[in-house]
Amino acid sequence: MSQNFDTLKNACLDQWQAYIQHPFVAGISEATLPAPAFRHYLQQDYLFLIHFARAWGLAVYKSRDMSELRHSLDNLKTIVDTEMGLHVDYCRAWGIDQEQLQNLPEAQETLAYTRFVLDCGHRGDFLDLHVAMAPCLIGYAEIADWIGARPQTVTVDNPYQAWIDMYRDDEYQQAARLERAWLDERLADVSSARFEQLTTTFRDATRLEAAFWQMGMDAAG
Ligand SMILES: Cc1ncc(C[n+]2csc(CCO)c2C)c(N)n1
Repeated sequence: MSQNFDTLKNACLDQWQAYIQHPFVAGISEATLPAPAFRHYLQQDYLFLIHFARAWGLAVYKSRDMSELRHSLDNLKTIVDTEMGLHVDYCRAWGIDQEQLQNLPEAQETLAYTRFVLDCGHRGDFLDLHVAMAPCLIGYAEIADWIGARPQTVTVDNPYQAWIDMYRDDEYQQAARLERAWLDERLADVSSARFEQLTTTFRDATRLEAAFWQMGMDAAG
């Protein structure tokens, strides 16, 4: 049997849908998400991005050829040189200053998710690490598509418009498609025992993404 990204997703469709269509995401789409929930998410996402950059650093280390090395290094550099700065600017627009970001206590959900991804990479190989990162990389593209397709989505004066646009952006969607194509290629010839292992990793990372949204909701009280 030949597997691909969709097989992985279909093996944990309940968890995947709970992540993609989480009430936090619906709140962004419908412009009803309480601002404190989004602010808490943005703050913890600053810490998330730092550890996600480390995960790309680990991918650099786990690379087996120049193409894997180049891809991982490019992603590491993009987060460090570009995305962190954009995130800090974006936080400022929501009333969160840099000093606050630098003194944040790390929430359990952030700790659990980011260290889980790093552990998958330490214990396994380049593919294990990519499967652990896939809900982040591919999930946000699907979330943007879901928001874009919903009739309930508020497109006039939605305070979350810039966030939605960031993930609907062509460049981001193309990066997610490439990641998906890369996974399709790699998953095609793994054994069924190996595929079971990877499914567990993917399902757990997906559950941790949903818990990250829930953390934001809970912070709003
Ligand atoms: C909890 C959480 N999950 C996923 C993303 C999305 N994201 C983070 S880094 C990155 C690209 C990395 O190369 C993407 C798409 C996020 N911001 N926060």
